[in-house]
Amino acid sequence: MRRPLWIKNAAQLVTVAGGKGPRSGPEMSDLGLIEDGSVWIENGKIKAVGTTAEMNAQFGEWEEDADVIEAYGKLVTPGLVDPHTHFVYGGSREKEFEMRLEGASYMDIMNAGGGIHATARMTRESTEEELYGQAERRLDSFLRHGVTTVEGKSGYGMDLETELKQLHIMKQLNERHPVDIVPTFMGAHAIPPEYKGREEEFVSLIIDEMIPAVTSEKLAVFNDVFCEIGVYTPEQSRRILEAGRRHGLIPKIHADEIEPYGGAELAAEVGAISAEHLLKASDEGIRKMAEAGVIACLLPATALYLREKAARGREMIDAGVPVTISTDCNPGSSPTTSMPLVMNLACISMRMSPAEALVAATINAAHAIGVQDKAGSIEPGKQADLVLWNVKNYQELQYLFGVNHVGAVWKKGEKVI
Ligand SMILES: N=CN[C@@H](CCC(=O)O)C(=O)O
Ligand SMILES: [Zn+2]
Repeated sequence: MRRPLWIKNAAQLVTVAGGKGPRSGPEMSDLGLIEDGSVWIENGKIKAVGTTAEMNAQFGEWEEDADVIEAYGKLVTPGLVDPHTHFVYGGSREKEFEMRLEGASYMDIMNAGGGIHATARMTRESTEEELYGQAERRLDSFLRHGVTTVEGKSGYGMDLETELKQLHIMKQLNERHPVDIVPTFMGAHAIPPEYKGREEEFVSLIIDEMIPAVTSEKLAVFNDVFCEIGVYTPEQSRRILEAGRRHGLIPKIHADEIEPYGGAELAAEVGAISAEHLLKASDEGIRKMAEAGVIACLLPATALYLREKAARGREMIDAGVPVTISTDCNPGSSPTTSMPLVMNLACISMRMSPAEALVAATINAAHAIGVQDKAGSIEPGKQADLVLWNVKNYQELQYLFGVNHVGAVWKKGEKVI
């Protein structure tokens, strides 16, 4: 049996405890904050949470048997959850960054064979070992930024072999790396050039071959589609998501990122767990998402990187939509692994409060990828995924931006940073 771990005397302990579903409205400001907080951990799981005085009374006599961490003057939170990433890919696209600064648009570059197509070529050409090594380094970086669980999408293959290659790498890394990985199949990330003019054939290939192959090996939990003008229409997206659903995959949608296209509305209609991006979501789409309880997964680093106006996070929260936030880690529109930066940007560019940003990056993110029973909050019975930050309160974490404040990270009770 492992020695218990006792983290005590934290200036602030953000538990985000309580509640059932993803948080919306005023609940998004409820941090379950404990001043002078303390957590007792046994066998990788949280056993008890309270003030240090309460925990001294309960566990004081076993202090010598435990590994004790004094967190005086520091903030402790749940491990962050990143609910939207494309972290398994080959190559990089720094030249496109320069082209965009010179005026080229994201879609122009993609339509000219760059963008997602360029990464798909580099991913197809990479060996499994090369992809594994690069993805592992990105996971290490997530961990250094306080992220203990990530969602990861395929979609840089768009042929069965490479889609499976990406998903197999996520499976292996999930078994070997401390960060937990929740896999999403995203064969519908773009229309591959070899199917130009034969888009319907590619949709049929996804539905008839790729989805059955991916699900027969149980390689994915979610199914995602890039529903965008010039990529997948809402009608094609619906068919792909419904086919996935028949095979047990839960729908997600890249919706209304570049143009308003009814993606938010579609997410509500197909009962997607979340809709992603939403920079151009309509009022009607936001209202429908609130009604259907679809989680808005907002990506303010992507908006910044593409020099676009961020999604209407403030309005969405006020309209009752549960909101989560993510890095969108990918080689084109957001090559970052920093969830702390994303929390900062959620405050600055979407007028979310420091508390809302933390709820969005923890329990709501956990709900968006179906891991709410084991991650996203500090509650008895959950995995001991915790971050100690070198700041004195949660406001300071969002206020001192662009700096990595991570002091230590525990995954399932093991100190990993
Ligand atoms: N917009 C679509 N997909 C990714 C970007 C992929 C890429 O540019 O490589 C996103 O979520 O931002
Ligand atoms: Zn994405």
